[in-house]
Amino acid sequence: MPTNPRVAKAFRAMRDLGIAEDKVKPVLKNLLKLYEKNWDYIEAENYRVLADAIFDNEEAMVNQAAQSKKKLESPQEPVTEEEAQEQGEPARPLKRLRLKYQGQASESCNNSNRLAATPLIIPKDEPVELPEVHPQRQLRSMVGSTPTHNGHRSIESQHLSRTVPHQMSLRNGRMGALSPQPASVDKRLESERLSHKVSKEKTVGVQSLVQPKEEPFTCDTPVFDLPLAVIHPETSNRGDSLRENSSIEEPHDGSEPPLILEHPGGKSMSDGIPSLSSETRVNSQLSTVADGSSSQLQVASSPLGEVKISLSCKISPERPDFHMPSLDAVVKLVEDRCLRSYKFLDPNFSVMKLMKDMCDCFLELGTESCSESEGNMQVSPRNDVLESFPSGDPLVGDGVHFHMPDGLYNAQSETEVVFPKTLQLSTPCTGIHDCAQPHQEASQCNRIHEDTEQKDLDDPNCRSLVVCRQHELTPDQIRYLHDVIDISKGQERVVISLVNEINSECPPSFHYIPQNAVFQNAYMNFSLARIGDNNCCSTCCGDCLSLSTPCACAHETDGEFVYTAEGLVKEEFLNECVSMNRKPEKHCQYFCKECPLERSKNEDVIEPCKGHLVRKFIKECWWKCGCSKQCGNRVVQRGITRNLQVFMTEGKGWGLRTLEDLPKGAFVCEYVGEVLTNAELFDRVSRNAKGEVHSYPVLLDADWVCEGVLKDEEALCLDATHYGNVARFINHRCFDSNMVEIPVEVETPDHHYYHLAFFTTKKVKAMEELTWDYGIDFDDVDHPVKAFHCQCGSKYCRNIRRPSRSRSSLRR
Ligand SMILES: C[S@@+](CC[C@H](N)C(=O)[O-])C[C@H]1O[C@@H](n2cnc3c(N)ncnc32)[C@H](O)[C@@H]1O
Repeated sequence: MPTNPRVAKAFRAMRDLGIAEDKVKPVLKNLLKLYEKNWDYIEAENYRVLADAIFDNEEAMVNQAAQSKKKLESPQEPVTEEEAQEQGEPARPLKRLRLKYQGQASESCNNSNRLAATPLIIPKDEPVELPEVHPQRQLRSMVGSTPTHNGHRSIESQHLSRTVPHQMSLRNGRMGALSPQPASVDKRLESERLSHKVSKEKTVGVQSLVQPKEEPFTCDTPVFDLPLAVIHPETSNRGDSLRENSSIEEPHDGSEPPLILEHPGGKSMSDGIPSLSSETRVNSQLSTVADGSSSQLQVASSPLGEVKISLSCKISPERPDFHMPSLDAVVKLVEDRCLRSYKFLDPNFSVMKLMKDMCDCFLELGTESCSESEGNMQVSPRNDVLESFPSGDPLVGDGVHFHMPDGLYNAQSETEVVFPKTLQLSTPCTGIHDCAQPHQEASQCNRIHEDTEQKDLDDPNCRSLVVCRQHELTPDQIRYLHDVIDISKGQERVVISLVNEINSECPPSFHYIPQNAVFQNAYMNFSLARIGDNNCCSTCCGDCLSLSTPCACAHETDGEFVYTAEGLVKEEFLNECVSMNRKPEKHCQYFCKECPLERSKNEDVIEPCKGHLVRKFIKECWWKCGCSKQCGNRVVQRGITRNLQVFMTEGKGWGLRTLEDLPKGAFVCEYVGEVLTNAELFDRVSRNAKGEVHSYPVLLDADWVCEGVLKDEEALCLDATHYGNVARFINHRCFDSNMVEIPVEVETPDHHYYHLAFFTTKKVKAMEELTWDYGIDFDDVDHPVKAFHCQCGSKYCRNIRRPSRSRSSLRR
């Protein structure tokens, strides 16, 4: 047994293939000589070179024997190998072994016949430009991020099963000599075998090219290598030729310059990845799609049909603070946006837009000044602060609990409270109100994550964080702090921050609930049995909006879906809802025989019904429907997706605003609160003599018409005073409010319970306050909920002009 472990290993590997030691020895010796003892070539692919060399050696010997025999018998007539076999040549077990070892490849590849004649891989003498392969790039699967030149970063989606540089050499014919792959060697090289030496210069590049494969090659193995996906240093800029003509330009001097990558800061670097060899370029395609924005999508394809997509994002020089966001964070942001902006399965879904969004998210996450806070929790331990606190401090001693999106975070004794980037410290923080300043980039900070980075705390320049010493905070302030971060306490899909630039008022104390909850007596029948075939689309699948004939769920709205593919309420429907609010007298009103509202007042004589507007409903698909959760006819039930913020207004208390531009007809939020019977509400309101400022219940009377005489438990309303969602902060605006409330049927066709959803009535700019018309009759002094002095600022304000027109005394 050989003492050199590498030699021993080679013998073992051959033995496993059924090759006897005596056959291995001479060939291995030759190979070592040929490759100047470069074991890497020999060991690659489980000693494939060695095995092939042995097989070929064996074949050559058999051929030689056959030919000499033939020569002896009939020196004039040459005999082919096949003929020799037919004539009962001795069996060649190694040949069989080899075919098995090589699988289909050697049999089906065009050049399989070369194998027998090419036992060893002989480098050619002429100089060859080799693409230098970077292992990292080769290993990167699916998606990676590569900095490129001119401040572009590319997100690459790669569908290359693996890189096989030596196979590229097989196809282009002139690089075969550099490959240890026997299949790539031309027959004409046979005469050169064993007599050539691999020059040292060439082996330098070769080493990095050799990628041991786990399975044998097949003809299906991609021909192109990484360079296919490499964007030439100038291609992005010059794009012109690339865009018009999908072939890749050769460099002027014909050489293969390495990729020069320029960081946003202008520093150049090379990733060492060369562009395509000229042969490969001829056969490969690269096309660039640019939509006029800073993003570029490049698609490269090889002659064998493999495709690589590369997305380049331009990072403008104004964003020198760019840092690489995590791919997970990018993907998450894209997905959130998809859910919000796209309807999956939507015929208008655009991959280009998706890719562009990916770029935008990439840049957004990468350039947020403190986007590390993306991954930050806003409560962070600081041992140095802990040390300065007396342990007897009640707050410190007890620990402080902060609700975080994914549960309860126990900040415990050593806490400092760190504000998210929505807040900015303008003066030394002596109290919470100093801290609550809005941040212009608040909209970008719409997620809270849990991992904390100490460096944020240590960075005095980090404008997004405010540190308040815990011992300065009262429990109320602690609650405040927790609310300003996200008033939804992580219960919505987006963070809803709160800011107060006006005064020192704390937000009202209430429980945030993202969905309606029954207080006590309200009767809500959600039984599936009550949903008939006319009220669901059990046979649908995917997206109902894409159906040529709308399904049963569109019956409610005259056979047409209300939502557009973009998830907006269609103009016509929206306008009708707005008109109903603005001119109720022009729309159908229902007068109850015995009005539950009047009845709930518990007076001796029940007053006659003052009328209820018969409203138009949106009906969304639901659980009994067969469509997917992403169906375009499910908007309200997916919850809030827009970036909203609660803020202190001038004169109206807290209000709600949008942090992003909203198109007309966009769903903003639902009015969520406790579901009460009208009797319960009346009771609640009358017991609160002072009248609760924040209480503004809405009546769910949009369809009392079909219910005959309603029982108390069926005449429902919503009160968000104690339990509610962000809608409880929406202020009233007379007549021209930018939102309208629309009843939405989701779970039950019984319209005494439904959802009340707010949609924009016009385009709303980021930072604009969101308002709706409560429908208040400011003259109705008898109403249990006292009207406020309206400060809506509308030129149509009813509180100023006191028009004679009297809307329903009910506040919806
Ligand atoms: C549903 S709450 C809205 C949120 C409230 N501003 C707060 O601070 O919680 C309704 C209350 O807000 C105030 N409000 C709403 N719209 C108003 C307006 N146009 N003018 C003055 N006050 C208004 C009234 O006090 C009203 O009772």
